[in-house]
Amino acid sequence: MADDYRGQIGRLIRDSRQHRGWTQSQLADALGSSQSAIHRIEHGQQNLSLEMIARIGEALDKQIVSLAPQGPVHLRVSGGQRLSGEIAVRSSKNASVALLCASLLNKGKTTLRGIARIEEVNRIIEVLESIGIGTRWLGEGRDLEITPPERLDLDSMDVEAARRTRSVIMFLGPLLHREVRFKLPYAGGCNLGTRTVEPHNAALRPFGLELKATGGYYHVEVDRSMSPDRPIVLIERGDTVTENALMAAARNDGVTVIRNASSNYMVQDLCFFLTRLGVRIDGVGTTTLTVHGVPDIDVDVDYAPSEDPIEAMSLLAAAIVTGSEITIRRAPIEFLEIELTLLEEMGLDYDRSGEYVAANGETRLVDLTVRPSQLQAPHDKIHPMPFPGLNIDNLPFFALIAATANGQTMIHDWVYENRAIYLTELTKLGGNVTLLDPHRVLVEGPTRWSGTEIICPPALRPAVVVLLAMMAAKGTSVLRNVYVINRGYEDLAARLSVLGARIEAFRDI
Ligand SMILES: CC(=O)N[C@H]1[C@@H](OP(=O)(O)OP(=O)(O)OC[C@H]2O[C@@H](n3ccc(=O)[nH]c3=O)[C@H](O)[C@@H]2O)O[C@H](CO)[C@@H](O)[C@@H]1O
Ligand SMILES: C=C(OP(=O)(O)O)C(=O)O
Repeated sequence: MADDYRGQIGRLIRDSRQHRGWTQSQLADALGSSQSAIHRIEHGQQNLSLEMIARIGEALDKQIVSLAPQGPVHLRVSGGQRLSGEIAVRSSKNASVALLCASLLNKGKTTLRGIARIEEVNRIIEVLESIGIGTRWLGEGRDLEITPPERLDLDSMDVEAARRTRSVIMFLGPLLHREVRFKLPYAGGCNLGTRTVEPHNAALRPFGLELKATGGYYHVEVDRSMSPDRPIVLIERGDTVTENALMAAARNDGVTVIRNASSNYMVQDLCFFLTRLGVRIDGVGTTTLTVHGVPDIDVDVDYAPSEDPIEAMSLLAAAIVTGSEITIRRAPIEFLEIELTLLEEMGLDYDRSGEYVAANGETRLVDLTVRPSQLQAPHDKIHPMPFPGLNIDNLPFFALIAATANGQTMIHDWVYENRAIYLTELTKLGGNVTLLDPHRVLVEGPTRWSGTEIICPPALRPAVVVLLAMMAAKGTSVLRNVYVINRGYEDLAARLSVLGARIEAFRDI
């Protein structure tokens, strides 16, 4: 825990220093200290006295620790800056949370390398710790070690943390092997309209799981005598439901076939991880997964999830909307091919490097250099499909990109009842976005963006879209309450600032 606080304060100091445009040596000079001490402080490797924190705050002209630390964080954006330089994509929220849940399958120690330092991960860690699982950040705070106890204490679950994520639903698959009766709080996450738990219920029923949702909890009972006697056919090709079925199958004594499985990036990462746990899976990357379960898993495992295609797409959109040339390193190309093909058709000028392999030894990465381009609206509407279609979480970025292009683009989110509506927030910044119905928006470009103040929409990707438009908008904008962005992106504002964006985080005092 102390490691975590030191790491958080270190990152705050680093962000404030970078925002001031200082090097570590300049800050060291101002404090009469050394560059190596600042390096240690910023990496959470140094105990700091309150006096020292106050002195650093004075030197950087920035309040590092506020008396109201629980208050919401806001961003102030001075728009119209061109970006330049290189940025590396970090690991994904969606694989990170799946792997954290999958660690529940393992009696041994699980080490997850380079896991995303984001709020969604923090919530799941809080839940894991509350039920007795040991977690510890290693080294520079990028790797997480997870040590399970002999018995879980599910009655002590941190309900508040659990309710803030949707990912906790992925406890179902692993827990059905450990408990015969338990309850989980209703899952939260982005406010995107109804997202039912029924596909999970149906996929896990053949493993003996019966789920009833009442009084704010999913009440679960497990009949251990049951196991699937024919292939599990998913009605929807959902990501988390596929992951739940995979995790249930991983410790099922026998072979389980899952049909209509998602083959999306987070599912593939989970498959690679389960393989390291000794579970053979045939068909990874396809819609039929054959899982050779192992009833008892006790392995000290080390795994590094791959880079986030949605973050890569967000950075592409950042470059496009600000008319910049940047290089996006470590982009998982398999999960961006449709998006890039569409962008090429719209006129994007970009280069891609040769392929290399991610730390998981499997995912193919490239570096993408994006150059300022005058885009044209695509001929047809843009709509998502399960992988290998255009990723639903990338769709909002196409609304922003369409707003920079000449002509009209229809964006059709047929999946979520309540996500397209948030794209109309772009009108406050000068965008021409018309909501045709809850699923379709018509975007007319190009746009002359102008800055304003907006409260973050309660949905991660639309919130980032608004932030990126603010970066393109002349003048100063304020984006209020950015928890939703921090739920899925690591240090996004600070990392964009390194590329030349002017974004400052602040809190109400
Ligand atoms: C933690 C995590 O990994 N979250 C991702 C996961 O959420 P998750 O797996 O929870 O997605 P949901 O189960 O909510 O599915 C999203 C929506 O798609 C609908 N649906 C899904 C598949 C299908 O073939 N037909 C269909 O209609 C569902 O009814 C639901 O309304 O997948 C979503 C869709 O890719 C992504 O937006 C989320 O970022
Ligand atoms: C919808 C998303 O996430 P979640 O499933 O965590 O709500 C997202 O990542 O955009």
